[in-house]
Amino acid sequence: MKQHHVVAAIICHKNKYLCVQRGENKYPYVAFKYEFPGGKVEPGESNTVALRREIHEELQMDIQVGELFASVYYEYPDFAITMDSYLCTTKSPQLCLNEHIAYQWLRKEDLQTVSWAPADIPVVEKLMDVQRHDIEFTY
Ligand SMILES: Nc1nc2c([nH]c(=O)n2[C@@H]2O[C@H](COP(=O)(O)OP(=O)(O)OP(=O)(O)O)[C@@H](O)[C@H]2O)c(=O)[nH]1
Repeated sequence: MKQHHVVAAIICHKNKYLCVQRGENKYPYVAFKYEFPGGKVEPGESNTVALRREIHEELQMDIQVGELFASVYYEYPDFAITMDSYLCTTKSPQLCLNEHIAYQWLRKEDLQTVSWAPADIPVVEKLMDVQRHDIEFTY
């Protein structure tokens, strides 16, 4: 099975997370699904360089790439991905949708109001879990 190394940016701005929607796709299981922006790492590229490049291409946005948040391996029917997702910030939330059909800035508690690509579900669950721990920690 074809394997892809993918990087994804969990971009947080004012406590909201950028979620982008993929359009029509030859693979129906990812068509119209929400995902974190990003894409395939090219040969010889570091994860950080690939992420900054992809975010520029897809959104015309500059990001600061922080720590690795989650690495997931997921087998779709036609290919498999290893996806490394990073916590990122941006100084300006303005963006231009060059490849996706929609975007939403969602609070953590609202992340499950959209339909995610299957590979992203454990990442979203982990993000929401972190908030629960934050709350427990605060009180
Ligand atoms: N960027 C991104 N891709 C994801 C996520 N979750 C997920 O399953 N993917 C899958 O990982 C692959 C990412 O590669 P890509 O963005 O370069 O995809 P693509 O097929 O549109 O690009 P290509 O035309 O250059 O091959 C896609 O198959 C995509 O469906 C995610 O959160 N972010």
